[in-house]
Amino acid sequence: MMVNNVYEVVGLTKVYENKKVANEEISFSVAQGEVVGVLGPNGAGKSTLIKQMVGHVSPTAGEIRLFGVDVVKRADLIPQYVGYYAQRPAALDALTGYEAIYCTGRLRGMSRAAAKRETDRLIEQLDLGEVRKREIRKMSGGQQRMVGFATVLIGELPVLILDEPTNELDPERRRQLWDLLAEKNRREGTTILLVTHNVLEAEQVVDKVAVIDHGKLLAYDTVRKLKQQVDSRLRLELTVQSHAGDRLADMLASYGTIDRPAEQKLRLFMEKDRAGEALQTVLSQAGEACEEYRLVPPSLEDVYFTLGGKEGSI
Ligand SMILES: Nc1ncnc2c1ncn2[C@@H]1O[C@H](COP(=O)(O)OP(=O)(O)OP(=O)(O)O)[C@@H](O)[C@H]1O
Repeated sequence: MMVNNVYEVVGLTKVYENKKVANEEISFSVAQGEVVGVLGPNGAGKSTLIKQMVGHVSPTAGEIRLFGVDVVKRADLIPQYVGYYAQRPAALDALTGYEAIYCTGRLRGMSRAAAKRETDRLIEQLDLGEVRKREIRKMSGGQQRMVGFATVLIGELPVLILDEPTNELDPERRRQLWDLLAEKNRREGTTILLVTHNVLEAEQVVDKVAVIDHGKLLAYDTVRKLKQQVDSRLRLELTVQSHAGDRLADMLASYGTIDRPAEQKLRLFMEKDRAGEALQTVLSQAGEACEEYRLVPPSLEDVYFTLGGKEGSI
């Protein structure tokens, strides 16, 4: 085994009791100090994967090694090394913001003084002064999630695993969270694995990306390498009047792949040499139905669409 691998996942398969195959033969490893983003559509099997990696769900088949230790057999060892931020954070409802963070630090073996110092620092850094003395059950969803995030950060664990940490957060809070994760990785060499739907934001922070769909790992590579796959492409983004969405989608379908993220949004993903023609079509035929348009270079999000559309291609 390579000594610098934090996690090694081999042939991981999870079939739930209802026969749902949520993960199928997933294999990958995460090296020390890497930040890995897990991307995929709803129901792809992302949470199932990380719940097995933190010992909350037991695999049907396959192996998971953490620092070389088989944690399928020794799931009890995982919390010593891994801070886990669940989609629905554990209920510490009756504790105040301060108590939740401080107590987690103490549980992770910090001295009273160190836990206090670190709790104060996190409250300051995450702007949680307002909820320091408020019980968690009386906080807003976003505040609860930020306190949950602080409980994951305290104690300097070598590995963090986060399931959609930016859910429910406003743009400023999301920025704060991404910055903090990047800083933690840089300063402490923390290894981070996170599930996210905010592909564009994640792109700034993650080194590698695992793309999952229908329980399978479609791609696992660096952001740079994955983006090379869409280098020859461009994306045309349109804001359209709702009633015209279908008509415009039909009109543009022959130029490339259409995605309709919202009723008024259309995205056309195409080869660069088709872009001029596609734009011309919009300008000459869409009229007032197209309120806004822009051409943008491909991002990680486009990689994800391309791969998602071609299951089993990798
Ligand atoms: N406890 C369970 N019992 C049966 N099926 C389950 C269970 N948990 C999840 N599933 C199913 O397994 C599949 C994968 O679910 P999972 O939560 O891992 O997806 P996900 O990629 O995290 O989705 P999302 O982005 O919506 O959170 C889904 O079809 C889901 O309905």
